[in-house]
Amino acid sequence: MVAPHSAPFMSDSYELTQEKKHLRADCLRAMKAHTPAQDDALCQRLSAVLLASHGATVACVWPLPHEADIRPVCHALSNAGRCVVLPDTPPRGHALTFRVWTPDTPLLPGRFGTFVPDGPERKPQLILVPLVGYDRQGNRLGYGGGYYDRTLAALPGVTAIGYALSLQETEKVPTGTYDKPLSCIVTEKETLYFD
Ligand SMILES: Nc1nc2c(c(=O)[nH]1)N(C=O)[C@@H](CNc1ccc(C(=O)N[C@@H](CCC(=O)O)C(=O)O)cc1)CN2
Ligand SMILES: Nc1ncnc2c1ncn2[C@@H]1O[C@H](COP(=O)(O)OP(=O)(O)OP(=O)(O)O)[C@@H](O)[C@H]1O
Repeated sequence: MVAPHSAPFMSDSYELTQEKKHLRADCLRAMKAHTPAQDDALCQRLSAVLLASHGATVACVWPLPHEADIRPVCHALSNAGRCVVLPDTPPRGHALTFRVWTPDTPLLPGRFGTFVPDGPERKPQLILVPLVGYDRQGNRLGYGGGYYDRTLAALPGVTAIGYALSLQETEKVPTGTYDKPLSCIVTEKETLYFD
């Protein structure tokens, strides 16, 4: 029987989608167990890595429930004079856009419980990529929207740095045509480089 999938050449197969879905559920369950001390350690390491990286405009992340709270990283970058932008989530199937955030910018509710700064749109040179799961080969798993996959594909030359708590590490993230490995993943314990 043909897998119940409408566009086999445009997206992951039914089997791969199911595999990712199960792994995503496991990683999201594991994610809930993190502590403020782990978040603090992650923020310190992440701030140091980003401040040592080139890119005047940096795409940061405002946390969703149960994710590591990296808001201190947004403040550290802003205090260091970088332009901080946060994602604005469009309808499914499109790339993210980014809006300028400062500590004084009001945040408006966006899709999927996200918050979007009420600031002008700007393209980042450095993108922080939130991970639901990752493996030690640099493969990543997100919430399943394909948003960061599409965004990185639309911004060739951009530097992408993934981050997660070490409890989100998994043996192997299954990948499809559109999944590109990251060149760097930061956790509260280590910074992994893949090229
Ligand atoms: N903090 C944060 N902001 C982000 C992302 C992210 O992963 N983390 N995104 C990364 O792409 C984009 C938003 N994408 C998302 C796509 C889908 C769902 C989603 O389906 N959420 C489920 C709950 C999932 C669960 O907890 O089981 C829902 O709303 O029902 C959430 C975010 C941009 N902003
Ligand atoms: N550049 C792209 N063009 C077309 N389809 C894509 C692209 N990137 C990803 N997709 C498709 O989007 C769907 C969701 O992808 P996936 O499950 O890998 O999302 P994710 O990486 O978990 O989410 P996110 O990127 O938002 O963190 C898959 O069917 C995938 O094949």
